[in-house]
Amino acid sequence: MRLGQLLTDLDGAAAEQTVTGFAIDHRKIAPGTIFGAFQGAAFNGEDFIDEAIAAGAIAIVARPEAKVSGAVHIADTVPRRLFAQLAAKYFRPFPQHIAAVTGTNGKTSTAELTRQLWRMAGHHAASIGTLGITTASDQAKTGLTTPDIVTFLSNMAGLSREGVTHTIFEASSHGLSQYRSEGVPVSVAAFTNLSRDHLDYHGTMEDYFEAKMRLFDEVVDENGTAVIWADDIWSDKVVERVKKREIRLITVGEKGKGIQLLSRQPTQLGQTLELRIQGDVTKVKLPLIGAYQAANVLVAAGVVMASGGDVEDVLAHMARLQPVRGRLERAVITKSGAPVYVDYAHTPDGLKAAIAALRPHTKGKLITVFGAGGDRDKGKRPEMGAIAVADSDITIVTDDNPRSEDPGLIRADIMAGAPGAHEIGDRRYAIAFAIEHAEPDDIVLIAGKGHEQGQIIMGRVLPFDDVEVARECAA
Ligand SMILES: CC(=O)N[C@H]1[C@@H](OP(=O)(O)OP(=O)(O)OC[C@H]2O[C@@H](n3ccc(=O)[nH]c3=O)[C@H](O)[C@@H]2O)O[C@H](CO)[C@@H](O)[C@@H]1O[C@H](C)C(=O)N[C@@H](C)C(=O)N[C@H](CCC(=O)O)C(=O)O
Ligand SMILES: Nc1ncnc2c1ncn2[C@@H]1O[C@H](COP(=O)(O)OP(=O)(O)OP(=O)(O)O)[C@@H](O)[C@H]1O
Ligand SMILES: N[C@H](CCC[C@H](N)C(=O)O)C(=O)O
Ligand SMILES: [Mg+2]
Repeated sequence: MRLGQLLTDLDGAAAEQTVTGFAIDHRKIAPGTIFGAFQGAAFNGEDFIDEAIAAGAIAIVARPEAKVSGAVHIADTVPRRLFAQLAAKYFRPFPQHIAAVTGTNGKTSTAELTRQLWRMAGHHAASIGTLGITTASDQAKTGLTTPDIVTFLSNMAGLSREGVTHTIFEASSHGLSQYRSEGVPVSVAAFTNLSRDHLDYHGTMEDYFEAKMRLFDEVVDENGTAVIWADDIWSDKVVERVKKREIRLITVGEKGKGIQLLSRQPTQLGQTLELRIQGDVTKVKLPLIGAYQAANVLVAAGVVMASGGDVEDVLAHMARLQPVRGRLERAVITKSGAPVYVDYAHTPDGLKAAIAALRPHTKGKLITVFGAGGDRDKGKRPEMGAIAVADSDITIVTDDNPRSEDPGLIRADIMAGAPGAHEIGDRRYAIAFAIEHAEPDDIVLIAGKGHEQGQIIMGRVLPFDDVEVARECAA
């Protein structure tokens, strides 16, 4: 592709240059690259413009006030957005059906469940999110929930080349505010819920909400559909925004009009849902436990229906859904007979939901092991502590990715809200303690890390897998 094809007002020799790629990191530039120089949280990308040009960048997307000499300056007051739009012209084609899901909790689950439902309907489907890029046969890690824009677009195009027609991606609030997932046509946008998280980055709940709303205000197509979980305290506000844009709306949940949840009956290994869809009442046997998993399944079902899925098929396929890695995953049963569950709850609301999911299945005591991540919202720590001691019978506070912080201080922040909790910093010992103390009718919940494979301490990642450790401790 020539630069002149991307920038139609360009002429002369500059327009004839061949574009060989896009980069937002100056260390990834090869001759012919277009460099996006953005002001970030840790660096100012504009400081690397000269080095980028020396390495062969032919054009720089940056603010109008940035200094660019020796390459074309593509100036815009929102350079991240323009960069995404240009890169999208270079990387296309994209899968025909693209959906996005946002919310504090449930994005990964909803994305994965949607992918499974699409696949059961015979589509070549993929998901992009915290678990990486997942197709029926492959999984590749990206490191972030919403990858950077170049990774995002190049992978979307790669999936399309592989024959993938249906893709759903997780739109994190960071990703939305940094325009990391722009440029592809999004025909369905879903909302799960909103509760406290990431206030270190967004400041207030209102700002956090606004960041998420970009998905509905700007990202989803004008003729697209919004699928909204109706039972969250923020749901009505989301619906209001959607109505302002006059896009199609499907609400799901107890207050849902597209899929109405009439009742939910926990069974030993799952739950029975009574649903009203298009006037008809049906019962579905879901092989997953917990109200929160039912919620995510209904949002996923809404997404599939919005992308043309047949209602009867969707209902039949729900009964065949597989568990999502690290979300209420049963890791092992202790020698005394107590099941041990691993869950990714890392917010107050998530922890509440995970404990609530297990409570109906617990005849004896519910034993919760959890921590909170370093370099993340500190205010959520005592809130999580308070929920754990209020809703479980034994609480053990441990470490979860302290990152650059002192792990003892993070635990102290949690303990401040968790009177009576045990404090065991070493996560393996904490899990061993819980398993040792579990009696036959008890349930152990290990929360916070889910599918994660490591413990991040001072920039180092030490191998750690909750499921594996639980199995070792129970052996
Ligand atoms: C706060 C945050 O979101 N940071 C992410 C963001 O950084 P940023 O845009 O602020 O960039 P920066 O590091 O300050 O650098 C500015 C610019 O200079 C460039 N640069 C920088 C250094 C250099 O030597 N050369 C160079 O060109 C950078 O590529 C960047 O374009 O963009 C970077 C490139 O895409 C990400 O690596 C980085 O993720 C950091 C590591 C991170 O921890 N992010 C977490 C908080 C995150 O994004 N989490 C969300 C939410 C998860 C959830 O749903 O709960 C996620 O989507 O994963
Ligand atoms: N619908 C929901 N309502 C409340 N809590 C939920 C819901 N879905 C998931 N959770 C809780 O949040 C945890 C994380 O779920 P999931 O990975 O699906 O969310 P996510 O939004 O992708 O998280 P992240 O922001 O880290 O990517 C689950 O393990 C569970 O404890
Ligand atoms: N997407 C979330 C994941 C948190 C997982 C938890 N194990 C932690 O490290 O805090 C975040 O980056 O804040
Ligand atoms: Mg996720």
